[in-house]
Amino acid sequence: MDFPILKQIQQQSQAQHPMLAVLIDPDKAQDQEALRPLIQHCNQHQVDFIFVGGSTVQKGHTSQTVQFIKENTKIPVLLFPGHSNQICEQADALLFLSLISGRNPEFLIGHHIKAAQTLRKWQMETIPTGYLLIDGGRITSVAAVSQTIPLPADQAELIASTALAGTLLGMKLIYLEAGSGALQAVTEEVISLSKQQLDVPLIVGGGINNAEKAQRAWQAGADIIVMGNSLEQTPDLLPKIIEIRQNFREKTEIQPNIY
Ligand SMILES: CC(C)=CCC/C(C)=C/CC/C(C)=C/CC/C(C)=C/COP(=O)(O)OP(=O)(O)O
Ligand SMILES: O=P(O)(O)OC[C@@H](O)CO
Ligand SMILES: [Mg+2]
Repeated sequence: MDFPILKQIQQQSQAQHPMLAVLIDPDKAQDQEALRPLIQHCNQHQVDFIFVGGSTVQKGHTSQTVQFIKENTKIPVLLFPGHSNQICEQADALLFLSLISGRNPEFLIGHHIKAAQTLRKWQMETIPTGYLLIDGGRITSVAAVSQTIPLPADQAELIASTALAGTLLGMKLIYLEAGSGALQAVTEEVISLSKQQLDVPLIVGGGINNAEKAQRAWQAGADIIVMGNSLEQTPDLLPKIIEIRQNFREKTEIQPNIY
């Protein structure tokens, strides 16, 4: 099995090129025409990835949403599933999330067993991803649906150790999640300590709803930041976020030697 999307993420991470993923929730995307402006913005500003998923998505909505997105963009579409029924063949890859901050077997291995044979049949790029829910100041859909307790945000060592254990088990990406609409995004301390201790790309999301928070997460060491609700509501936020991403990328380009 080839891993073209994972390779792309690893290469960008090694080059210290920060990436942006825009999250689209299939349940909120049933009015497909309403989705069009956000996809156009993503195309115009060269968003790196579109993630599709939600904590509570009705059967069939994932496939309809991915189909519509694929008809309107060349940006890679990654499934970010909250349940084994949120998989569909049209996507480019799937984050095979295991919720390693919690102790609910269904979200550690249960949904995976249900989806495994189908994913193999489709030859889907399936990327093993350690998913950590971190307290963001309010009870989020992920905590409610998974019936798990988030890790305390001030326990950076525990969070980094949990992530490290995930990578020692073979997970290729780590996703630090404060939960959709979190009051407090994942802190810089947690991001930077995790980044120092891990040798896999780091995804960070939840409550990143303005340019300043995006900048801080990238500065602290996030490889991919994920933005959902804020861009769904205000696609016009995107140019500023992309400008920040561009500034980071320019800093890491090789500077010509003037001597
Ligand atoms: C491996 C397969 C097929 C499924 C994995 C199932 C697991 C382990 C999921 C992890 C726990 C979970 C419920 C994740 C959901 C992640 C997600 C798509 C969040 C998006 O945000 P929402 O929580 O829907 O946000 P809103 O409340 O804003 O709608
Ligand atoms: O909707 P927001 O708060 O951006 O969070 C999305 C988040 O669940 C992705 O990790
Ligand atoms: Mg949702």
